[in-house]
Amino acid sequence: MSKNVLLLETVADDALQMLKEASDMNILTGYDEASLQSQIQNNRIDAIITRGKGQVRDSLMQQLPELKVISRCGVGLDNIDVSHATKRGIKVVNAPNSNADTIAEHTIALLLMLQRNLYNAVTMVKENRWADRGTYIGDETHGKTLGIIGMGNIGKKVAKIATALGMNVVYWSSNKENVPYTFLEFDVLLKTSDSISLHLPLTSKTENLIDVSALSKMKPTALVINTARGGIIDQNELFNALKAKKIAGFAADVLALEPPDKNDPLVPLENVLITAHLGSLTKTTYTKMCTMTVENTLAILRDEAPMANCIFNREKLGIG
Ligand SMILES: O=C(O)C(=O)COP(=O)(O)O
Repeated sequence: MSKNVLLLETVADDALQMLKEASDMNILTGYDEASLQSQIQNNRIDAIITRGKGQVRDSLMQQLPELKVISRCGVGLDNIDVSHATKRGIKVVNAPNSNADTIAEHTIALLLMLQRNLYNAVTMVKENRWADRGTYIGDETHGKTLGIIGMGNIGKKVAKIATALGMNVVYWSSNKENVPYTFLEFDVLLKTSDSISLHLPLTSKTENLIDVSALSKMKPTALVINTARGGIIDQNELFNALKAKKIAGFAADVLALEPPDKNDPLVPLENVLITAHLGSLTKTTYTKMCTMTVENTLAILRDEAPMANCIFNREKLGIG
């Protein structure tokens, strides 16, 4: 009997093609609430494939008694209730390490743009204001201290590039890692870093980790970079700190609310630079994240072996 795979969001063309070519699979799409409800009511669902927006909460899982696997084309699992999926014996699959290089590149690009004031400098030329070039002189990263919060796959890549730029890398992580960088206590890192870059998942432990107290410990010249998840920072307090110049600048690819409210006061600040959650959205990485995920989903549905480490809740499910 064919298996039904429900897509909550679009996936890369190559990944969709793989699904289309799988003669033992039916593709169903539930890109909006109405179509999702209709698919659920009319079909048995064996697998869900989503990216970062599709919410897979327990209320959805309880309507899908045959669901065997929830797959995330990407890494972050904050849109999936992993704990309830595990309780229900559902495998949660992601694409570990698939986007570390491209997100590390994006992080360093944001850091350089902010540090060198390039985002303002480029606009200045487009506005025919060459003569204003002294206004946006910025500073170099060489010789500065970069504090990395979260030394996982992405943190390690950022550290490597930053080292090549001549930065002094220090880090804080929930576990000390076997890396050639100095581990600092959280507060010490906040106090000593010239720029601080976040590389943590969003969980109940990391939500609002960068709160008013953390912000108050940073240098007035500090730059904060966030390519992880918006919810790790208390955005109101961040706005207050930036507006009052208690820290110098903020560059991010993520916000607590995406897209932001059109009146969000953070976005237009002069010392703020934001891209629209496209850190992993390069042609190569988008395709890799999606094809890897589809391949593993198909393997699981066919009772074949998926790639090692792709089942996030493997240990909790007791499957080694
Ligand atoms: O893999 C992740 O966690 C990402 O943030 C990638 O971006 P996405 O959420 O898929 O748009």
